[in-house]
Amino acid sequence: MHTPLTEPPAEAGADSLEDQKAAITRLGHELRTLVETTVRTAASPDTLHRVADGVRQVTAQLTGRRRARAEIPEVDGFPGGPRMYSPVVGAGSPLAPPVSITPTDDGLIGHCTLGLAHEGPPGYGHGGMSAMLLDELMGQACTAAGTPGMTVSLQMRYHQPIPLETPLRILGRVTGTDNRKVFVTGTITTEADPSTRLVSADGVFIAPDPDRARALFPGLREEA
Ligand SMILES: CCCCCCCCCCCCCC(=O)SCCNC(=O)CCNC(=O)[C@H](O)C(C)(C)COP(=O)(O)OP(=O)(O)OC[C@H]1O[C@@H](n2cnc3c(N)ncnc32)[C@H](O)[C@@H]1OP(=O)(O)O
Repeated sequence: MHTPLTEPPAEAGADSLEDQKAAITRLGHELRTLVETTVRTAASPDTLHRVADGVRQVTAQLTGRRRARAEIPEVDGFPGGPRMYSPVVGAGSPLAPPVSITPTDDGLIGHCTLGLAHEGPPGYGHGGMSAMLLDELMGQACTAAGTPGMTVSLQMRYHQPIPLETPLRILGRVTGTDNRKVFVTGTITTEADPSTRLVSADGVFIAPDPDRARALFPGLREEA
């Protein structure tokens, strides 16, 4: 029988926060490997049952302290910094490819490789996954441009299927603003052929006014 984890200290220092992030990142990596291996395996039912029992026991070790729904974790940089548990960029999320992002002269560029866990048509990426990648990159482009906003409209165009197990490049770029509205474009290409658009999108993001932001995100720290 495993002992549940004890609660982390209420006020973690900078060092322990870094330790926490490193541990979250390591667990995220192992979980992603587990997820990808799970969707590829041809193991027998006996093996699958045995592994399911083992995973249940492992999960039981993580129930010591649960985060409340609207709580923003101490390790999380919302709204401007890295999100540890984002399903797109989060190093700690088993759902995330994860995408790594670098700034460019006029926007952001994301890099990732999708695996079989993100499959839509056999051998290709799920269309919802493409929308998620672009939504995140375009949203982060708003933040990088100094106008953080939430998606109110995302118009997707699927030109060609996205290959799995192939390094991808995702671009997000702000094209204009109108008061609290931010207009953004995005594209997905392969790293090998950045001039051929596989998927493109146009989006409108809205910066919620401060009262609305406080109501939507009660866990938002005042300085944010
Ligand atoms: C601290 C802030 C943090 C921000 C979040 C960072 C997240 C980063 C992470 C990124 C993660 C990835 C991203 C995600 O996953 S974001 C998650 C997915 N998106 C949502 O859940 C958003 C849901 N929508 C809302 O909550 C509200 O609409 C918000 C709060 C956004 C605005 O409600 P608010 O009450 O404040 O605004 P308003 O209604 O007065 O409208 C204002 C203006 O906007 C115009 N308008 C409205 N809709 C549309 C439309 N469809 N096309 C064109 N225009 C539209 C409207 O006509 C008006 O224009 P005007 O009449 O003034 O000319």
